Amino acid sequence: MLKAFRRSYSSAEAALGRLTDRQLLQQATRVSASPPPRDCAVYCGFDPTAASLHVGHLLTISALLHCRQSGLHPIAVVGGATGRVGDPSGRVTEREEVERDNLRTNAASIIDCLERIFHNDQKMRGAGPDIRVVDNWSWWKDVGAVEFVSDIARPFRVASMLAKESVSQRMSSEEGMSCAEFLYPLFQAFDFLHLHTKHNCWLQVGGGDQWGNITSGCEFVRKKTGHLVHGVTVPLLTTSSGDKLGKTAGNAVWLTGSSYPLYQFLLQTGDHDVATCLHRLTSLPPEEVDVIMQQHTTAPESFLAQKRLAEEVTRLVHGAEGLTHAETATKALFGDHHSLRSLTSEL
Ligand SMILES: N[C@@H](Cc1ccc(O)cc1)C(=O)O
Repeated sequence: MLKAFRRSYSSAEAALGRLTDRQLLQQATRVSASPPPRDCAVYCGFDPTAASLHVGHLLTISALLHCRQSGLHPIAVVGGATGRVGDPSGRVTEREEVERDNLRTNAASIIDCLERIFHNDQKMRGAGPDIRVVDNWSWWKDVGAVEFVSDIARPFRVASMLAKESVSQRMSSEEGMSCAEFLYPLFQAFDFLHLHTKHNCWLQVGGGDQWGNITSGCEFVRKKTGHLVHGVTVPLLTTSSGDKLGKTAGNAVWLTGSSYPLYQFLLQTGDHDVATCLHRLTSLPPEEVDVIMQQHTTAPESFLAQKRLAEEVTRLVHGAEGLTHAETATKALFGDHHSLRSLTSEL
Protein backbone atom coordinates (compact mmCIF):
# COMPACT_ATOMS: atom_id res chain seq x y z
CA MET A 1 0.00 0.00 0.00
CA LEU A 2 2.85 2.35 0.70
CA LYS A 3 3.99 1.68 -2.83
CA ALA A 4 0.61 2.80 -4.06
CA PHE A 5 0.84 5.90 -1.93
CA ARG A 6 4.35 6.61 -3.11
CA ARG A 7 3.20 6.23 -6.71
CA SER A 8 0.41 8.67 -6.13
CA TYR A 9 2.84 11.10 -4.57
CA SER A 10 5.82 10.61 -6.80
CA SER A 11 4.14 13.06 -9.13
CA ALA A 12 3.81 15.70 -6.51
CA GLU A 13 7.04 14.92 -4.77
CA ALA A 14 9.14 17.57 -6.41
CA ALA A 15 6.51 20.08 -5.52
CA LEU A 16 5.77 18.66 -2.12
CA GLY A 17 9.42 19.07 -1.34
CA ARG A 18 9.09 18.09 2.26
CA LEU A 19 6.73 15.12 1.97
CA THR A 20 9.40 12.87 0.63
CA ASP A 21 11.52 9.99 1.69
CA ARG A 22 12.00 11.14 5.25
CA GLN A 23 8.33 10.98 6.16
CA LEU A 24 7.56 7.98 4.02
CA LEU A 25 10.54 6.10 5.43
CA GLN A 26 9.55 6.94 8.97
CA GLN A 27 6.33 5.19 8.16
CA ALA A 28 7.93 2.41 6.18
CA THR A 29 9.83 1.27 9.27
CA ARG A 30 6.45 0.46 10.70
CA VAL A 31 5.24 -1.60 7.76
CA SER A 32 4.09 -5.02 8.89
CA ALA A 33 5.69 -8.12 7.43
CA SER A 34 2.38 -9.19 5.94
CA PRO A 35 1.07 -6.68 3.43
CA PRO A 36 -2.40 -5.32 4.19
CA PRO A 37 -5.27 -6.95 2.28
CA ARG A 38 -6.66 -5.55 -0.95
CA ASP A 39 -9.22 -2.79 -1.12
CA CYS A 40 -7.57 -0.67 1.52
CA ALA A 41 -8.98 2.64 2.58
CA VAL A 42 -7.25 5.91 3.45
CA TYR A 43 -8.82 8.59 5.64
CA CYS A 44 -8.59 12.21 6.56
CA GLY A 45 -10.66 14.09 9.14
CA PHE A 46 -12.17 17.58 9.11
CA ASP A 47 -13.55 19.18 12.28
CA PRO A 48 -16.61 21.41 11.73
CA THR A 49 -15.24 24.36 13.67
CA ALA A 50 -16.18 26.77 10.85
CA ALA A 51 -19.17 26.90 8.54
CA SER A 52 -17.14 25.93 5.51
CA LEU A 53 -13.87 24.40 4.41
CA HIS A 54 -11.31 26.83 2.99
CA VAL A 55 -8.77 26.59 0.21
CA GLY A 56 -6.08 25.24 2.60
CA HIS A 57 -8.18 22.10 3.10
CA LEU A 58 -7.72 21.32 -0.58
CA LEU A 59 -4.23 20.05 0.24
CA THR A 60 -5.47 17.06 2.19
CA ILE A 61 -8.54 16.62 -0.02
CA SER A 62 -6.21 16.37 -3.04
CA ALA A 63 -4.03 13.91 -1.13
CA LEU A 64 -7.14 11.72 -0.72
CA LEU A 65 -7.91 12.09 -4.42
CA HIS A 66 -4.33 11.21 -5.39
CA CYS A 67 -4.67 8.08 -3.26
CA ARG A 68 -7.90 7.26 -5.07
CA GLN A 69 -6.05 7.41 -8.38
CA SER A 70 -3.75 4.74 -6.94
CA GLY A 71 -6.67 2.49 -6.08
CA LEU A 72 -7.27 3.27 -2.40
CA HIS A 73 -10.78 4.01 -1.10
CA PRO A 74 -10.84 7.50 0.39
CA ILE A 75 -12.85 8.18 3.53
CA ALA A 76 -13.49 11.73 4.71
CA VAL A 77 -14.45 11.94 8.37
CA VAL A 78 -16.37 15.00 9.48
CA GLY A 79 -15.81 15.50 13.20
CA GLY A 80 -19.29 15.95 14.65
CA ALA A 81 -17.85 14.44 17.86
CA THR A 82 -14.22 15.64 17.73
CA GLY A 83 -15.38 19.16 16.89
CA ARG A 84 -17.01 19.22 20.32
CA VAL A 85 -13.78 18.20 22.03
CA GLY A 86 -11.54 20.72 20.24
CA ASP A 87 -8.18 19.85 18.71
CA PRO A 88 -5.34 21.75 20.43
CA SER A 89 -2.87 20.98 17.58
CA GLY A 90 -1.11 24.01 16.22
CA ARG A 91 -2.88 26.39 18.61
CA VAL A 92 -1.26 28.54 21.24
CA THR A 93 -4.53 29.32 23.02
CA GLU A 94 -7.65 27.30 23.72
CA ARG A 95 -10.18 27.15 20.92
CA GLU A 96 -13.49 28.80 21.74
CA GLU A 97 -16.20 26.22 22.12
CA VAL A 98 -18.49 26.10 19.10
CA GLU A 99 -22.20 25.95 19.99
CA ARG A 100 -23.81 22.58 19.39
CA ASP A 101 -26.32 23.92 16.86
CA ASN A 102 -23.53 25.59 14.92
CA LEU A 103 -21.48 22.40 14.97
CA ARG A 104 -24.41 20.53 13.47
CA THR A 105 -25.01 23.04 10.71
CA ASN A 106 -21.28 23.37 10.03
CA ALA A 107 -20.95 19.58 9.81
CA ALA A 108 -23.88 19.34 7.38
CA SER A 109 -22.40 22.03 5.16
CA ILE A 110 -18.91 20.45 5.21
CA ILE A 111 -20.37 17.04 4.35
CA ASP A 112 -22.19 18.66 1.42
CA CYS A 113 -19.03 20.37 0.26
CA LEU A 114 -16.92 17.19 0.43
CA GLU A 115 -19.56 15.14 -1.36
CA ARG A 116 -19.74 17.77 -4.08
CA ILE A 117 -15.96 17.76 -4.54
CA PHE A 118 -15.77 13.96 -4.67
CA HIS A 119 -18.65 13.84 -7.13
CA ASN A 120 -16.94 16.42 -9.35
CA ASP A 121 -13.68 14.48 -9.16
CA GLN A 122 -15.48 11.33 -10.27
CA LYS A 123 -16.92 13.27 -13.21
CA MET A 124 -13.52 14.70 -14.14
CA ARG A 125 -11.42 11.57 -13.67
CA GLY A 126 -13.90 8.78 -14.30
CA ALA A 127 -14.84 5.83 -12.14
CA GLY A 128 -12.50 4.63 -9.40
CA PRO A 129 -12.70 3.34 -5.86
CA ASP A 130 -15.72 4.52 -3.87
CA ILE A 131 -15.43 7.53 -1.66
CA ARG A 132 -17.18 7.71 1.69
CA VAL A 133 -18.04 10.74 3.80
CA VAL A 134 -18.92 9.89 7.42
CA ASP A 135 -19.56 11.82 10.63
CA ASN A 136 -17.68 10.44 13.65
CA TRP A 137 -20.65 11.34 15.83
CA SER A 138 -22.29 8.22 14.36
CA TRP A 139 -19.94 5.97 16.38
CA TRP A 140 -19.09 8.25 19.32
CA LYS A 141 -22.70 8.72 20.34
CA ASP A 142 -22.77 5.11 21.57
CA VAL A 143 -19.54 5.18 23.61
CA GLY A 144 -20.15 5.64 27.36
CA ALA A 145 -17.78 7.33 29.82
CA VAL A 146 -16.80 4.09 31.56
CA GLU A 147 -16.11 2.35 28.27
CA PHE A 148 -14.07 5.36 27.13
CA VAL A 149 -11.85 5.27 30.20
CA SER A 150 -11.51 1.53 30.58
CA ASP A 151 -11.16 0.49 26.93
CA ILE A 152 -9.94 3.50 25.02
CA ALA A 153 -7.88 5.56 27.47
CA ARG A 154 -6.09 2.66 29.16
CA PRO A 155 -3.39 1.92 26.56
CA PHE A 156 -2.31 5.58 26.39
CA ARG A 157 0.76 6.57 28.44
CA VAL A 158 0.52 9.93 30.15
CA ALA A 159 4.24 10.61 29.70
CA SER A 160 4.08 10.29 25.93
CA MET A 161 0.92 12.36 25.80
CA LEU A 162 2.64 15.10 27.80
CA ALA A 163 5.58 15.00 25.41
CA LYS A 164 3.41 15.88 22.41
CA GLU A 165 4.20 19.23 20.89
CA SER A 166 0.58 20.36 21.10
CA VAL A 167 0.69 19.79 24.89
CA SER A 168 4.20 20.87 25.83
CA GLN A 169 3.71 24.14 23.95
CA ARG A 170 0.74 24.96 26.12
CA MET A 171 1.94 23.71 29.50
CA SER A 172 4.13 26.74 29.95
CA SER A 173 1.35 29.21 29.12
CA GLU A 174 -0.60 30.79 31.95
CA GLU A 175 -3.92 29.53 30.61
CA GLY A 176 -2.64 25.94 30.39
CA MET A 177 -4.79 23.36 28.68
CA SER A 178 -8.23 21.91 29.37
CA CYS A 179 -8.62 18.24 30.07
CA ALA A 180 -10.92 18.01 27.03
CA GLU A 181 -8.17 19.25 24.74
CA PHE A 182 -5.60 17.02 26.42
CA LEU A 183 -7.77 14.00 25.61
CA TYR A 184 -8.31 14.96 21.97
CA PRO A 185 -5.68 12.54 20.52
CA LEU A 186 -7.59 9.62 22.08
CA PHE A 187 -10.65 10.52 20.06
CA GLN A 188 -8.77 10.74 16.81
CA ALA A 189 -6.92 7.51 17.64
CA PHE A 190 -10.17 5.66 18.24
CA ASP A 191 -11.53 6.97 14.92
CA PHE A 192 -8.57 5.32 13.20
CA LEU A 193 -9.25 2.04 15.00
CA HIS A 194 -12.94 2.23 14.11
CA LEU A 195 -12.21 2.87 10.43
CA HIS A 196 -9.51 0.20 10.42
CA THR A 197 -11.80 -2.49 11.76
CA LYS A 198 -14.98 -1.43 9.96
CA HIS A 199 -13.64 -0.14 6.65
CA ASN A 200 -10.20 -1.68 6.25
CA CYS A 201 -8.46 1.66 6.60
CA TRP A 202 -4.65 1.45 6.83
CA LEU A 203 -3.56 5.00 6.20
CA GLN A 204 -4.38 8.38 7.65
CA VAL A 205 -3.52 11.65 5.95
CA GLY A 206 -3.51 15.04 7.68
CA GLY A 207 -2.00 18.49 7.70
CA GLY A 208 1.47 19.04 9.19
CA ASP A 209 0.02 19.87 12.61
CA GLN A 210 -1.70 16.45 12.80
CA TRP A 211 1.50 14.42 13.29
CA GLY A 212 0.93 13.87 17.03
CA ASN A 213 -2.71 12.81 16.61
CA ILE A 214 -1.90 10.51 13.72
CA THR A 215 0.99 8.77 15.46
CA SER A 216 -1.24 8.28 18.53
CA GLY A 217 -3.69 6.53 16.22
CA CYS A 218 -1.02 4.28 14.63
CA GLU A 219 0.19 3.30 18.10
CA PHE A 220 -3.33 2.64 19.38
CA VAL A 221 -4.32 0.48 16.41
CA ARG A 222 -1.09 -1.50 16.81
CA LYS A 223 -1.77 -2.10 20.50
CA LYS A 224 -5.37 -3.13 19.89
CA THR A 225 -4.98 -5.24 16.75
CA GLY A 226 -1.26 -5.88 16.21
CA HIS A 227 -1.62 -4.26 12.77
CA LEU A 228 0.87 -1.66 11.62
CA VAL A 229 -1.14 1.09 10.04
CA HIS A 230 0.42 4.23 8.60
CA GLY A 231 0.16 7.98 8.63
CA VAL A 232 1.43 10.73 6.38
CA THR A 233 1.32 14.45 6.97
CA VAL A 234 1.04 16.87 4.12
CA PRO A 235 2.91 20.11 4.75
CA LEU A 236 1.04 23.37 4.62
CA LEU A 237 1.40 25.23 1.40
CA THR A 238 2.95 28.62 1.87
CA THR A 239 3.44 31.12 -0.88
CA SER A 240 6.94 32.27 -1.75
CA SER A 241 6.27 35.33 0.42
CA GLY A 242 5.67 33.03 3.39
CA ASP A 243 1.86 33.45 3.66
CA LYS A 244 -0.35 30.46 4.33
CA LEU A 245 -2.27 29.39 1.24
CA GLY A 246 -5.69 31.01 1.10
CA LYS A 247 -5.11 33.39 3.96
CA THR A 248 -4.64 36.76 2.38
CA ALA A 249 -4.65 39.46 5.03
CA GLY A 250 -6.17 36.98 7.43
CA ASN A 251 -9.20 36.26 5.21
CA ALA A 252 -9.81 32.67 4.21
CA VAL A 253 -10.95 31.76 0.71
CA TRP A 254 -13.97 29.50 1.28
CA LEU A 255 -15.01 26.46 -0.73
CA THR A 256 -18.74 27.14 -0.47
CA GLY A 257 -20.84 29.99 -1.85
CA SER A 258 -19.86 31.75 -5.05
CA SER A 259 -17.15 30.19 -7.20
CA TYR A 260 -15.82 33.63 -8.15
CA PRO A 261 -13.55 34.38 -5.15
CA LEU A 262 -11.81 31.00 -5.44
CA TYR A 263 -11.32 31.41 -9.19
CA GLN A 264 -9.94 34.93 -8.74
CA PHE A 265 -7.71 33.86 -5.88
CA LEU A 266 -6.14 31.11 -7.99
CA LEU A 267 -5.71 33.38 -11.00
CA GLN A 268 -3.56 35.59 -8.83
CA THR A 269 -1.11 32.84 -7.88
CA GLY A 270 2.45 34.08 -8.34
CA ASP A 271 4.70 32.61 -11.02
CA HIS A 272 6.93 31.14 -8.30
CA ASP A 273 4.07 29.21 -6.70
CA VAL A 274 1.95 28.15 -9.63
CA ALA A 275 3.78 24.89 -10.49
CA THR A 276 3.60 23.76 -6.85
CA CYS A 277 -0.11 24.53 -6.77
CA LEU A 278 -0.73 22.65 -10.02
CA HIS A 279 1.03 19.60 -8.57
CA ARG A 280 -0.57 19.70 -5.20
CA LEU A 281 -4.08 20.99 -5.80
CA THR A 282 -4.99 19.30 -9.06
CA SER A 283 -4.95 15.71 -10.26
CA LEU A 284 -3.11 16.60 -13.46
CA PRO A 285 -0.32 14.12 -14.24
CA PRO A 286 3.14 15.60 -13.52
CA GLU A 287 4.16 15.39 -17.19
CA GLU A 288 1.17 17.56 -18.10
CA VAL A 289 2.12 20.09 -15.44
CA ASP A 290 5.64 20.19 -16.93
CA VAL A 291 4.24 20.92 -20.40
CA ILE A 292 1.95 23.64 -19.03
CA MET A 293 4.88 25.21 -17.20
CA GLN A 294 7.10 25.11 -20.30
CA GLN A 295 4.44 26.87 -22.34
CA HIS A 296 3.84 29.31 -19.51
CA THR A 297 7.50 30.19 -19.18
CA THR A 298 7.82 31.02 -22.86
CA ALA A 299 4.90 33.46 -22.62
CA PRO A 300 4.25 34.37 -18.99
CA GLU A 301 1.90 37.18 -20.04
CA SER A 302 -0.52 34.53 -21.27
CA PHE A 303 -1.14 33.57 -17.66
CA LEU A 304 -1.60 30.06 -18.97
CA ALA A 305 -0.58 28.21 -15.82
CA GLN A 306 -2.71 30.36 -13.53
CA LYS A 307 -5.70 29.98 -15.85
CA ARG A 308 -5.32 26.22 -15.92
CA LEU A 309 -4.94 26.09 -12.14
CA ALA A 310 -8.04 28.23 -11.62
CA GLU A 311 -10.01 26.14 -14.13
CA GLU A 312 -9.04 22.76 -12.69
CA VAL A 313 -9.61 23.66 -9.06
CA THR A 314 -12.79 25.66 -9.61
CA ARG A 315 -14.25 22.80 -11.66
CA LEU A 316 -13.32 20.36 -8.91
CA VAL A 317 -14.86 22.44 -6.15
CA HIS A 318 -17.86 24.03 -7.90
CA GLY A 319 -18.43 21.83 -10.94
CA ALA A 320 -18.60 22.86 -14.60
CA GLU A 321 -21.42 25.32 -13.89
CA GLY A 322 -19.48 27.00 -11.12
CA LEU A 323 -16.51 27.39 -13.44
CA THR A 324 -18.67 28.94 -16.16
CA HIS A 325 -20.13 31.33 -13.60
CA ALA A 326 -16.69 32.43 -12.41
CA GLU A 327 -15.39 32.85 -15.97
CA THR A 328 -18.46 34.83 -17.03
CA ALA A 329 -18.26 37.05 -13.96
CA THR A 330 -14.56 37.68 -14.64
CA LYS A 331 -15.24 38.58 -18.28
CA ALA A 332 -18.13 40.84 -17.30
CA LEU A 333 -15.85 42.72 -14.93
CA PHE A 334 -12.66 42.82 -16.92
CA GLY A 335 -13.67 42.05 -20.52
CA ASP A 336 -11.65 39.73 -22.70
CA HIS A 337 -8.41 40.92 -21.21
CA HIS A 338 -5.14 39.96 -22.70
CA SER A 339 -3.03 40.84 -19.75
CA LEU A 340 -4.54 39.26 -16.69
CA ARG A 341 -1.38 40.15 -14.85
CA SER A 342 -2.05 43.87 -14.89
CA LEU A 343 -5.72 43.35 -14.13
CA THR A 344 -5.25 40.99 -11.24
CA SER A 345 -2.63 43.19 -9.69
CA GLU A 346 -5.32 45.86 -9.47
CA LEU A 347 -7.75 43.60 -7.61
N1 LIG B 1 -8.02 16.83 14.19
C1 LIG B 1 -8.22 17.09 12.79
C2 LIG B 1 -9.57 16.65 12.32
C3 LIG B 1 -9.82 15.18 12.51
C4 LIG B 1 -10.94 14.76 13.21
C5 LIG B 1 -11.18 13.40 13.41
C6 LIG B 1 -10.28 12.47 12.91
O1 LIG B 1 -10.48 11.15 13.12
C7 LIG B 1 -9.17 12.88 12.20
C8 LIG B 1 -8.93 14.25 12.01
C9 LIG B 1 -8.02 18.58 12.52
O2 LIG B 1 -8.27 19.38 13.38
O3 LIG B 1 -7.64 18.96 11.45
